[in-house]
Amino acid sequence: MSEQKQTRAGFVALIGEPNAGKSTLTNAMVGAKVSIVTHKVQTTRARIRGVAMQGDSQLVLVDTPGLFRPRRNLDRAMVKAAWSGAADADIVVLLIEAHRGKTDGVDAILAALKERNVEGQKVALAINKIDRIPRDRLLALTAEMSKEFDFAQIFMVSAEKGYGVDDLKAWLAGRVPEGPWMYPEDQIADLPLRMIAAEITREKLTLRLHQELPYQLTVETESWEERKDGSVRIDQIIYVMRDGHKGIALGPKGETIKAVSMAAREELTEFLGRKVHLFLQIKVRPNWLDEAERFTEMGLDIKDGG
Ligand SMILES: Nc1nc2c(ncn2[C@@H]2O[C@H](COP(=O)(O)OP(=O)(O)OP(=O)(O)O)[C@@H](O)[C@H]2O)c(=O)[nH]1
Repeated sequence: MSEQKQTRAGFVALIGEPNAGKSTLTNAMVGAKVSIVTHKVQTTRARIRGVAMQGDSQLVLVDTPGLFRPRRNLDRAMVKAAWSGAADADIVVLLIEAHRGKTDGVDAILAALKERNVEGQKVALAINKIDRIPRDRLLALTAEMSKEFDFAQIFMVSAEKGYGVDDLKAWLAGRVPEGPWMYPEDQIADLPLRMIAAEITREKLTLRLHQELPYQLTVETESWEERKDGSVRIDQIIYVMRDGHKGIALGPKGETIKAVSMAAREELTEFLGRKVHLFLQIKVRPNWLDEAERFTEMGLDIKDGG
């Protein structure tokens, strides 16, 4: 027998209606406030909300925004992307709200899971906000839900109070496939902040560029330097698909990128509670989608979304 520990790692997609508690659950599992609890407009790509460690397992929690209400073509592409994000994940956790029960939205998700032949073995149900209803109603809801879908497991949790979260986490940890961790241990602490910082800049760009190209760019935090004076220097690269997009992202006389940088810096300063020096660079990387790691491929169908 090998002396080496067998590590496990996998993607866990959290799906559920808006407000179900995905951010709160992520925070509870990761153990630090990493995912921003927002009620903002949903963006396209599967986002990594956080990385949770449990024993020798690494759980990469991904979000599949845009699961709902396709209105226009773009939105339809988003929904499609969101579903492929869920289907690509190693495990799906469907989060529902105890006090709202089996809503139309939940029905729609169940129908979509069936339609896409997502096997029950891959899907766990987490009934969240159990602090809000009495136990007998909870049992009725559990029965109702298991009649509808063959869940691998059902958990009753309160993401906010922390009830049941450890059980869910331990179960997930045993379920993700054997394999090397996707993130080195020493990077994990730092990673969510880098991701959040990238997400903030991407959001500012998206707001600024409206329909022009937000679906075709990605932001990466290149370096994160804590300075002696308590401030932090953050360098980020905005990757665009084509040369022409570079000009759009820069804007006339660099106005767009300047405004984006200011808005992102302001939010980062507020979020981190200290002074931030933000440096943005735009680079063209035509194949960023192909080159990207497995996680960046999840959730975006660029052909439909662009
Ligand atoms: N009572 C109670 N409230 C909760 C619980 N978990 C989350 N909430 C609340 O539900 C609201 C929505 O939680 P979020 O974590 O933002 O939900 P979300 O699914 O990430 O929302 P979107 O990102 O908008 O889809 C917040 O006000 C939370 O405080 C819980 O276990 N009990």
